[in-house]
Amino acid sequence: MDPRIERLEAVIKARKGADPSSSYVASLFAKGTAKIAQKVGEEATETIIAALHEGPEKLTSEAADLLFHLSILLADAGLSMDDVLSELERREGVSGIEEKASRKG
Ligand SMILES: N=c1c2ncn([C@@H]3O[C@H](COP(=O)(O)OP(=O)(O)OP(=O)(O)O)[C@@H](O)[C@H]3O)c2ncn1[C@@H]1O[C@H](COP(=O)(O)O)[C@@H](O)[C@H]1O
Repeated sequence: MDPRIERLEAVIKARKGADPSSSYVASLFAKGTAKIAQKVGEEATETIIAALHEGPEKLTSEAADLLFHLSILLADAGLSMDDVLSELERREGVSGIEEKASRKG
């Protein structure tokens, strides 16, 4: 795992139950899953707009906001980027077409 992701996830975990008035992450945890999910949606939309109209610098910034908020959403559910990477690893060597078929059951 990239150490930068590990450090971010450690900070996010440490903010669970912290004082919401002194921490943005703690304030999001306090507002609950629906608010965190809403932020992920907003940041995804801003990432799309940046990709289509605003250039690579803005896209990098918005993608960082998206990954940051996604990390909080995962932590809120007791999951981590490691879980997501394991899922991607599981898909390695499986074609996209096969993967789609396996999801349909
Ligand atoms: N990487 C980030 C990071 N990226 C973005 N943001 C904040 O995410 C917020 C979302 O941006 P918006 O423009 O949507 O903000 P907004 O309009 O105030 O949001 P809402 O009113 O909709 O909630 C802003 O307040 C940003 O400052 C971040 N806040 C914190 N971090 C990391 O998280 C760590 C812990 O932060 P605290 O919990 O605040 O100590 C920090 O040290 C950083 O490493």
